[in-house]
Amino acid sequence: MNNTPLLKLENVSVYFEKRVGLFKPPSLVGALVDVSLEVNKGEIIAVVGESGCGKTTLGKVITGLQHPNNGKLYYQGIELNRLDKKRRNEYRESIQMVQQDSFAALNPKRTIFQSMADPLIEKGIVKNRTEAKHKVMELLERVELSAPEQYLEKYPHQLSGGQRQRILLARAISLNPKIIVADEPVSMVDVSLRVSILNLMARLNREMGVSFIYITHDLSTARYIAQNGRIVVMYLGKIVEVGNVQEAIGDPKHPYLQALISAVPVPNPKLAREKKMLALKSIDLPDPTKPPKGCRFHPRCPYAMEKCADYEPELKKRGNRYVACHLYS
Ligand SMILES: Nc1ncnc2c1ncn2[C@@H]1O[C@H](COP(=O)(O)OP(=O)(O)OP(=O)(O)O)[C@@H](O)[C@H]1O
Repeated sequence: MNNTPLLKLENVSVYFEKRVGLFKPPSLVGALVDVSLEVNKGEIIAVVGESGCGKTTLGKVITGLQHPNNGKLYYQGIELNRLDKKRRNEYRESIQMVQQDSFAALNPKRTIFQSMADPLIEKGIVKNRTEAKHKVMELLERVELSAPEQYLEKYPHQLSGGQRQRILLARAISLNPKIIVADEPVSMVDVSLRVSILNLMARLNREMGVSFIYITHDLSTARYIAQNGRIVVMYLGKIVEVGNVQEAIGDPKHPYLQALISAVPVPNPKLAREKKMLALKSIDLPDPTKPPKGCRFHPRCPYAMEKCADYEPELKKRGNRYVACHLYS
């Protein structure tokens, strides 16, 4: 059996310049700092964390939209820089992105057929417009848009948010990808439709064997979609915990994950009263241009010890889990 991961990130860092004043030199923000991760065939990985922790940057590095400043990426075991032109194109096609804002992702002046047919013709998946029409209708049916012919001549503004998000998924699968990075794909969709879109992604994962990287700040949807998958918890540009999603949410190791779980509202008042809450020392994220020394989470962590302020904990294997916390060393 071939155990080579589809994609591997090795000690990847991405820094952005941030200007605070016109005459001051820019500061650096570590959007990703020394991040290593493997993405395997057919798995679902949920990437969670607060706003600004680096989730989108991670998604962009995976899709090749953001070049890292440091570190290496491997596609099917070969470092990206060493891929020949053919394999590099294959890599680009095999990783697709579905964005949060479906309106911005679709050209408002093009019909759904135009937006979907062009890449199919360009990549030689279909030979002509007649074949493209059949293929587009097949793809629309695959994302559960019944009576697909009625969507072909529509413009994005004539569709609902949920329908547009399905079109983005149809476009993403049209090139037979191996990985789809879905960045907050349901956060702008009506609450009542979110589950059906998550179910659709889970079905595409099962039927096509495509891996999903589901980026979200919402732990409940992360748990829902990645039921048998992994969770990657990020804090200020770093991965702090990785593990099976059910095990990690059921028994969170890193205090940051414990705090995220504490913050999820429980609708049942009795269960809400019984729920263990983890009070953070501060609710505010530190300035990302001046990350705290030692463990980046220590100023907010209720369990912080002396060494947490001095030494940065490494992400280490603890049983089935990877955790970056001195509590477990
Ligand atoms: N193009 C950019 N230029 C400068 N700084 C950036 C850029 N993109 C991201 N950043 C900064 O990098 C950090 C990580 O941003 P990123 O968008 O990856 O986080 P995120 O977890 O996806 O946040 P959100 O949930 O709000 O989308 C943030 O501090 C952000 O301000």
